[in-house]
Amino acid sequence: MKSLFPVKVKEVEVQRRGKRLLGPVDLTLESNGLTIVIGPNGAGKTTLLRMLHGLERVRRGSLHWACDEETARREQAFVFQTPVLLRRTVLQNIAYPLTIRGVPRAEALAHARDWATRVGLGEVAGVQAPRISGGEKQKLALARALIVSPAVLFLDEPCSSLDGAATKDIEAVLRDARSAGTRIIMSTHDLGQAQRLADEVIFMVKGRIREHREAKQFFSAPETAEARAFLRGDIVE
Ligand SMILES: Nc1ncnc2c1ncn2[C@@H]1O[C@H](COP(=O)(O)OP(=O)(O)OP(=O)(O)O)[C@@H](O)[C@H]1O
Repeated sequence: MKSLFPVKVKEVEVQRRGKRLLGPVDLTLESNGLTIVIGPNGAGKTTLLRMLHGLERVRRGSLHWACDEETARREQAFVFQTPVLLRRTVLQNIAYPLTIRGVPRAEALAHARDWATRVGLGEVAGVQAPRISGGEKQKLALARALIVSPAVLFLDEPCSSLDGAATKDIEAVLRDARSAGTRIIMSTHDLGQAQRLADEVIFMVKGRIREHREAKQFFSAPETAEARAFLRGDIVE
C-alpha cells in the first residue's frame, strides 16, 4: 500500500457561520512519530483533527495526503471525545467495523474478543455497551478503531474524564499501536500525558499553530511566549 504521508496542509481555513474556527494553517506531517496537539480551551485542537480527517469543509487552502483520497479515507480512524456506541454488546461494537467490511461474523467476533482482551474489556465483553463505565467506553472506542489496523488514528482527548488506571491502560494500548506502525495524532488537555506520549507537539492558540516541534525541544525550550506561559500554567488567551 502506498503511504499516506507526508500529508500537506497549505493555508487551510475552516469557518462556521462566518466565524473562522481554524487557520490559516500550514502543516506537514511525516510518517513517523506520535503527534500531540495541545493548547488552551477553544484553540482549535478538535477542529484541526476533524479537518485532517476530512470532517470539516475546507473553505480556503488545500489538504493533500500522499495517496489517493479513497485510500486515505479508508486507512483512517477517529476516536471522538464522547464515543458513539451501538446498543449492542461490547463485543458486537468492537466487531462492527469488520462486519460492515464483509468479514464473516464468527471471524469478526473472534477478532473482537482478542481486541477486548487486549484493551482490558475481556470481562465485560458480553455486557450491553451503554451500561459500561466511561473508561470502558473509551477502551471500546479504541479497540473498535484499532481492529481494522488503520494507518492513521486520530483521538480527541480520549482520556479527558478518566481516572488514572484507565488512562494508564489507554496509553499502553496507544504505545503498542504506535509500535505496530499506526500513526497517531491526538489532542489532550493533560500536559503530563503529552510529555509521556509525544514524539512531536503541535501547540495551538486561537485557531493557529504557534509551534510544531519535536516534543523534547518543545517542552525544554518553547519558542513562543504563549507556549512558555501555557507550560507554566498561566491562562493563555
Ligand atoms: N459547531 C460550532 N459552531 C460554532 N463555533 C464552534 C463550533 N464548534 C467549535 N466552535 C468554536 O471553534 C473554536 C475552536 O473549537 P475547538 O473545539 O476546535 O477547540 P479545542 O481547542 O478543541 O477546544 P477544547 O480544548 O475546549 O476542546 C472555539 O472558539 C469554539 O467555540
